[in-house]
Amino acid sequence: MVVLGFFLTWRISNPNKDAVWLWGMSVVCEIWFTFSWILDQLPKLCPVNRATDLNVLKEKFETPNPNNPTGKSDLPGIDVFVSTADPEKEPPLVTANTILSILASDYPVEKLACYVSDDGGALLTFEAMAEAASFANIWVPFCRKHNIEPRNPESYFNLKKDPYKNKVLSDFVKDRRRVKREYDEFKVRINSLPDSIRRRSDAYHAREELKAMREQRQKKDDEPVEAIKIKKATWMADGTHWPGTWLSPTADHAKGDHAGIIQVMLKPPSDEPLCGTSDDSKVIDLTDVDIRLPMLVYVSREKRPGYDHNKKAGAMNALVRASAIMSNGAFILNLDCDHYIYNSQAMREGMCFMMDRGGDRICYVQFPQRFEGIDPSDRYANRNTVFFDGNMRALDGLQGPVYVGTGCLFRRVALYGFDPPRSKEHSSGFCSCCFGQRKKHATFANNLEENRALRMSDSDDEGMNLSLAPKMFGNSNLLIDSIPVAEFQGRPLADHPSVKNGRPPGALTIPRDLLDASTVAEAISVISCWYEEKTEWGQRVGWIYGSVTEDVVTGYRMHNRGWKSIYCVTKRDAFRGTAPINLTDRLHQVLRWATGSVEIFFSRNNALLASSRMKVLQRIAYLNVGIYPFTSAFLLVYCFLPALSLFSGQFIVQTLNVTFLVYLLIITVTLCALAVLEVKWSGIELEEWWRNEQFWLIGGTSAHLAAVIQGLLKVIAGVEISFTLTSKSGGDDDDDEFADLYEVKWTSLMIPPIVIIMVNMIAIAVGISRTIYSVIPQWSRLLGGVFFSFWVLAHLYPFAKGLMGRRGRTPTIVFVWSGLIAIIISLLWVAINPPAGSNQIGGSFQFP
Ligand SMILES: O=c1ccn([C@@H]2O[C@H](COP(=O)(O)OP(=O)(O)O[C@H]3O[C@H](CO)[C@@H](O)[C@H](O)[C@H]3O)[C@@H](O)[C@H]2O)c(=O)[nH]1
Ligand SMILES: [Mn+2]
Repeated sequence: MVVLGFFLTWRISNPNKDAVWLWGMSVVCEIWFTFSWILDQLPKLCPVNRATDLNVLKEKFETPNPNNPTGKSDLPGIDVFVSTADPEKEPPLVTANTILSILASDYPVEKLACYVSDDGGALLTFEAMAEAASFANIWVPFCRKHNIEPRNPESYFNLKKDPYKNKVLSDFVKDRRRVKREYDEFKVRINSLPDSIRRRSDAYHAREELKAMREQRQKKDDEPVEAIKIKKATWMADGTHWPGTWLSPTADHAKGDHAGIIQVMLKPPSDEPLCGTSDDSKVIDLTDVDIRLPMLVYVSREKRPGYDHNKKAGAMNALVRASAIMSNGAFILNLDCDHYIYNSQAMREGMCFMMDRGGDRICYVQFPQRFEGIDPSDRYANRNTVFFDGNMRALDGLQGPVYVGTGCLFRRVALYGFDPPRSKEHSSGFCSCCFGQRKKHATFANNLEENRALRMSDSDDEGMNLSLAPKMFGNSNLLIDSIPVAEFQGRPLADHPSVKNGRPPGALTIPRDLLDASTVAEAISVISCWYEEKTEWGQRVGWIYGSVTEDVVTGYRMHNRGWKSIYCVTKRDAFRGTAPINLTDRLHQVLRWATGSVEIFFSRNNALLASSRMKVLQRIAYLNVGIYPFTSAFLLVYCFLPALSLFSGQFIVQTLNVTFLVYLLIITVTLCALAVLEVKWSGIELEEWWRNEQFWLIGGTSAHLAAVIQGLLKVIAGVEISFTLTSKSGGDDDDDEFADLYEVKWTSLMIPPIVIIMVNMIAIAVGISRTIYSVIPQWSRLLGGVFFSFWVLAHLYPFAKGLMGRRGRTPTIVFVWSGLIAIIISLLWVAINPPAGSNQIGGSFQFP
C-alpha cells in the first residue's frame, strides 16, 4: 500500500507532456485499481481456520444424562429448503437425487423436514418428487445400514473407486446390487415422466380440439375463422386436473401463473425408531435398521399476473412461512436443487457452531460451494477457489462470510429480522437502527428472559406488544405463535432453559401429529400471492428483495443488525453442486451476479449506509461486493492502452526512467509475493489463482460492463432485471462429459473481449512492421509495448479458446465483424494521429 501510495504520487506529479491524454487515462485507471485493490485486501487482514468436534456434539446431545435419561437426541429441528424453478433447465433427476441425499442424511429423522419449492409449478417436478419419496424407502435404509457416502444415488453409483473397499462384504455385495437395480428402474421411471404426462394430456387435447373443430364447422362460411384456442391443461396420473402450469413452464419460469400447491409427500415420522424386518418382500434385509423417513413436502407458491414474485427470494420466503406452520425447525438449511449433501454429517458440523456457547449470536453457518463435472483445467475458474478458500475464510475472521445462496444453515429467528440477543451490550449507543428512521417495533419474544430478548431494531419500547407482529409477518396466527418456539429451540445447550429447569427440550415443539388438513390449509394461505402485501416480508423479514443476488443482501441485512456468521470448511465436502462450464452460460452467470451487485450498490443496502453494528472491515468487504463491477470501465480502458501505445509510439510515462522502473519492479515483486502467500495459506494451486486472474479480466471486460449498464438502466429508466437460470446438466450423457465446454453460443457479451483481442493483435503487428521498416529500428522499445499487449492477450486466452469451440465452429461472421471493428478503430487512429514518418520514431519515448 505504501509503495502504491508513493507510486501514484509520482505518477500524478510526472505527466507525460507528449501524450497527456494517454497519461491522464492511465493515471485515472491506476487510481481506481489501487482503490479496488485496497478494498479487496483489507478484509483479508484477520483470516481464521476452524475445526469442529462431532464427538463433543454427540456427547452433549445424544448421550444419556440426568436431564435426558434415555439419551434420545436433543438436537434442534432443521428444515431443509430446496429450490427449483424449471424442469427443463434443472432436470428433475438432479433435484430428485438432491432430495434423496437430504432424506438419507445423518440427522435425527424426527427433527428433519425437507421442503421442495417448485417455482415452475410443474407436474413433472411434482411427479419426480413423488417417485423420489417412494424410492427413499429403499435408498435411505440402505444408506443407514451400510454407511453409504455420498448419499446421492447418482453420484454414489458413479463413484470411480472400488465400492467394496472397507466394507463387510457378505450382505453388502448383495444389497448393493439390488439397490442399484432399483435405482436404474427409478431412473427409467423419472426419465419417462415427460412422455407419460404428455400422452395423458395430449389425449385430452385431441378430444378438445376435435370438439372445437366441429363447432367451427357448423358456423356459416362468411364468418371469420377463429384460431382454435384450447386452454392447455395438464392431467395427473389419477385423472384429476393439475393446478400448476402446463407440462413445463415457459422459458420465463418466473411468470407461469398457477395456484398455490402444498403436498405432504412423506408424513412426519413417529418419534421412536421403527426397525425393519428380514421380510423377503423387501428389497434388502432391514433387520435392526431404522426405516423411518423424514418429512417431505412439495410446495409451489401461488403465482398470478400482476404480482411481482421476487424470484428466488420470494420462493424462499414462501417456504419460511409454510415450514413455520408445518414443522418449525429452529434452523433452516438452504440448498439449490443441484447442490446435494455430499457429507451426511454436514448438518451436525453446522450444529457444532450453533449449539456452542455464544452460538445464539450466529445467524448462519455458510459452507463452501464445491463443484462436480468441471473440466480438469477449470478454464473459466468455475471452482472459484480463490473466493471460497481465500476471501471467505478471511471474512470469517471478521464478522463472518457472506451468504452465497446455497449450502447455508440459518437460524430461523435471524431470518425473521430480529436483532441478535444481548445486542444492547455490544452496540455503541449510537443509533443502531438501520437508516436513521427510528421505527418502533415490539420486543417480540415476550416469554424469554429479559437479557436474551430478541428485538426488532433498537426499540425503546421494552414491553410486549404482539399486536404489531401481523404488520411484519402477516396475519397467520400459527406463524406468529411459532416464532418464540423457534427461538427457544435454537438456543445453545449451555444456557438452554430446559437444561436449567430440567424441562425436556422438546416440550415446546408443535406436535407433528397436528399436521392435519387445517394446518395444511393455513400453510397454503401463507404461500398465496397476496399474503405479503403490507407486511415486511422481503423488506426486513426473510430473504430480502430487490436484487438478483438476493443471497448477498440477505446476509448483509443480518450482519447489519449485529449478527455474526461462520464459515465451515469440512474435511469431506459438506455439499456439492454443478456449475456452468460453457463460456456463454458462465458469462451470463457472472453477469447476473454483477448486476445484483450493482442493484445493491444503488439501493439502501449499499454498505456505505451500514449501521454501526457492522464492523469496519466487514463494511469494506460488502462495499467491495457492491463496487467491483464498476472496475470494468477502467479495465476496458486499460486493456486498450498497450495497443494505443503501440499505435502512437507514446507511452504512459514520458521516459522510462529509473524511478518508474523501480516502482514497477517493487510493485510487481510485492504482488507476486502476496499471491504466493495467499496461495500457500489457502491451499489452492498457483494455476487456480492464475485462472481466477484470467477470468477476472474476461468477466470484467464483458459481463461486469454489461451489468453496470443494466444496473444504470434500472436506476434511471426502471428497466426490470430478470433472473436467468443456469442450466444444470442431467449427468446422463456419459459419452462426452465436457461437451458443454466446447459448445459456442453467441452472446453480445463477447464483443468487448473480442475487440480487445483484435486491437491488441493488430497493434502488435503494426508495432513490429513499423520497427522493421524504420531507419533505426528500436527493438527494445518495441519489446516494451509488445510485452504489455501480450499481457492482456494472455489473460484473454481462455476466452479465445472458448470462442474456437472444439473444431473452430465459431461462425465466421464473428471474426469478420470483429476484424472490421478493429480495422475501423486502427484507421480512425491513423486519421486522428497521422504517423509523422521517421520523426515520430525518434520521438519522446526513449530509454534512459
Ligand atoms: O425465480 C426463481 C429463480 C431461481 N430459483 C432458484 O434459485 C437457485 C439458483 O439458481 P441458479 O440458476 O442455479 O443460479 P447460480 O448462479 O448457479 O446460483 C448462485 O447465485 C444465485 C444468486 O444470483 C443464488 O440464488 C444461488 O443460490 C447461488 O448458488 C436454483 O435452485 C433455482 O431453482 C427459484 O427458485 N426461483
Ligand atoms: Mn447453480
